[in-house]
Amino acid sequence: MAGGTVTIGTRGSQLALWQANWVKNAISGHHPEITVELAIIKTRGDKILDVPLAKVGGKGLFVKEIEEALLDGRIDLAVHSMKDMPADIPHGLCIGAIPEREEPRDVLITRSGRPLDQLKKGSRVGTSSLRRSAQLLHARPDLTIVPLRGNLDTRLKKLASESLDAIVLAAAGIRRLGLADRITQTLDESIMLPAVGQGALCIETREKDPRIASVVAALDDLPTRRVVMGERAFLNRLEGGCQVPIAGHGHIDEKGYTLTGLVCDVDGSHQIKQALTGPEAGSEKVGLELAEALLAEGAGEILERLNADAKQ
Ligand SMILES: NCc1[nH]cc(CCC(=O)O)c1CC(=O)O
Repeated sequence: MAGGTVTIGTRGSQLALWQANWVKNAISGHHPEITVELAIIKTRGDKILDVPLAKVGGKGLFVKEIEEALLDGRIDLAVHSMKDMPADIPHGLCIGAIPEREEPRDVLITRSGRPLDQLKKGSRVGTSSLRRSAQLLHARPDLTIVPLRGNLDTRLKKLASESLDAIVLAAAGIRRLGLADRITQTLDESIMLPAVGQGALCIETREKDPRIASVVAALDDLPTRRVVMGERAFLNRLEGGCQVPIAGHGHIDEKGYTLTGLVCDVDGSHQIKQALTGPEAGSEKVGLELAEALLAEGAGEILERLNADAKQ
């Protein structure tokens, strides 16, 4: 590999910069002759901070401006949280690499130090994620859900300043920023099924850029790619356009690829959840079939109801 410069596009949040620097160091480790630079790009999701994301609507709130820079050639690759990636990638771009995944589960951080099942009746739990609030309410209908946005630091501060009893965050972000000591409880996926792609990174590249394709190839982790692409195939089949409480989490073991998927009413009253196993090389087919199975169980009606409410 000849030298030259590779420019990584990233958001400017602490977590985004951590992730972009991780990719930068990984590339430098494999290709010491390359100069790697970061270019910080502000996205719409960074500018609209006071509105719940479900209300802002629109897909790719945290990725669109970065994808434009990639298409324009202002950057050579982009690093995103896989969870923030819409199901469809713009024409001309592709997922160049998916590095090994961090812990995919969600964590609970409580002020009292009590775990979820010991929180006092009516406790105030901060989250703006419909997926998290729906599953919290399914387990504990007595809880009060309080909207909570902003980057990780802001959310941790709001635990005290907004007199919340608990907040729910992705383990991956907390761990990457060295804040794992704040975690009260890692939520088992039987209670809180993670978001599709949670904990994984997405290295997005131009489709016709063999130089960059070979630079990022060494960062790709095949088991993670299979697991995550299965989850995304599931989401892709279900997504009706707006933010909905959909969760999906896959893993590979000696039986092959098992994907668990869930669609839930926002108030947690009605939850459809199933798991499906297939060959690990066919994870996307498993994802598609699991989506069909949930639709056959009535997931389509839940999603339609949510879309109708969102339009009002
Ligand atoms: N929606 C913001 C976002 N995008 C990715 C992560 C966490 C890290 C990850 O899933 O890789 C977070 C923060 C959170 O949900 O707590």
